[in-house]
Amino acid sequence: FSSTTTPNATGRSISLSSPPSDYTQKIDVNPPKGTRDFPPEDMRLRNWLFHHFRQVSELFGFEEVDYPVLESESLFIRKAGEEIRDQLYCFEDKGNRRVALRPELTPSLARLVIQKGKSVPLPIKWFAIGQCWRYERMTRGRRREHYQWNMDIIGVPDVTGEAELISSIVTFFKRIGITARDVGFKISSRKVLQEVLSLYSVPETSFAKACIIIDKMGKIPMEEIKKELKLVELSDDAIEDLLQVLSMKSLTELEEKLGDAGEAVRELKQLFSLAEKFGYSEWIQFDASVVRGLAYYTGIVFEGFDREGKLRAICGGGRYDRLLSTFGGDDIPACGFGFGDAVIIELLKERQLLPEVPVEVENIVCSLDPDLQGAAATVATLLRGKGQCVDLVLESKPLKWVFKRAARINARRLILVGKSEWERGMVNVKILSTGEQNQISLDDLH
Ligand SMILES: CC(=O)Nc1cnc2ccccc2c1
Repeated sequence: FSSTTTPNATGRSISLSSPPSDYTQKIDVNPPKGTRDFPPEDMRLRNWLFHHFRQVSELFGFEEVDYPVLESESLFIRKAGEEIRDQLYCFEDKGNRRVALRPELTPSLARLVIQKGKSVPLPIKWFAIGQCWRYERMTRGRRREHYQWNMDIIGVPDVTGEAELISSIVTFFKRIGITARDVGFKISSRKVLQEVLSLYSVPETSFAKACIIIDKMGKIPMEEIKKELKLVELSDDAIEDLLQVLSMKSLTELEEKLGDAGEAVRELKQLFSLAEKFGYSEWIQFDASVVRGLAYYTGIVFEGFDREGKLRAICGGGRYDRLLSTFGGDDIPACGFGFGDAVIIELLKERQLLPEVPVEVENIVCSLDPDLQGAAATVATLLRGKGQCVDLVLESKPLKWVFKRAARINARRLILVGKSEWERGMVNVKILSTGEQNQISLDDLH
């Protein structure tokens, strides 16, 4: 088809041509509902965040792992009434298999640990940064995907595991300028709930369901909470006792209620003592109302919160000693946390701590003369061979255009290949910040 080109308002030449014959309809250029694109400026911020996730994980001696974003649906089918279950992004594939986009990473970790079996010595310390999915009615306009940083320790039964994990998150916060005045951790244990319910004859299966219901405290009315607890066979007395314990904010109070013989109080005391040794006591507080919304937690649970109380939980985690055995694996203790990529960015915005992550290219190389396009390529390759970043101008553009691009990409130097200099084996080098200009021989260019 014939085409003519005319510069339009943006100065960009467009081809005025009849659309190709297979032109059907203009596609929707937005990503699917609830998902995001990462154009360069957003991708730089994401890379900055993930760089800190990775640096802290390596500082703590954790190894990076990953799993397919697509898993068998059965990995996530739990009958405890979790929100993550209602919102499973699942479907039947063309092989009639029930599959799901992972809503979290921990089940995949459990699957891989079992798969590896005895070939991987304990303790396992793995971390992952993976995209997780949920399918919820867009009525709530919430995102359907986010990236989660996970760190997990498999094979350590003591609360030293949880203490180490909390230390890694504190380390992360400090690295990005968040202090104990901005953020804290609410810490409790599901063994508190277990020890209260053990005073009443409550079926074993009610425990996980009761945790999921209690996690909704503050999100739905108390009447609804009590009603749902009755539905999972908790007596009125058990419910009253439970709600009284859940309002406790001090270990002393809890000890008065449960005594100091139980695991719950002992483990929490040990964790607070370890926090002292790690140097993050000012970051943590006991809060019996924390249970977290995942069914598989069995012991210590914790969540990072913003002290201004404006944002949802920043991160959360805990001990899940039964998950591997429920998947048919050995009875191996485990603990871990998940840290989403959304709330932390909101927090950094709130605290004016968002980093400036500029695009940076050392050199922009160009020739104003079409015959020297090859020479410019030679110069670019020479510099790149020395580890220098080069934005090579790929068409002969007016100098004004080159300066504009150089400014946009923050180039430090403009290398201009001119005819007369090139014949003498020289190029023009301009330091863009100072305007200083020199002719340099190729051999001296570095
Ligand atoms: C604040 C936010 O984006 N939350 C979020 C977004 N997407 C998810 C996807 C799966 C599971 C949890 C998710 C949580």
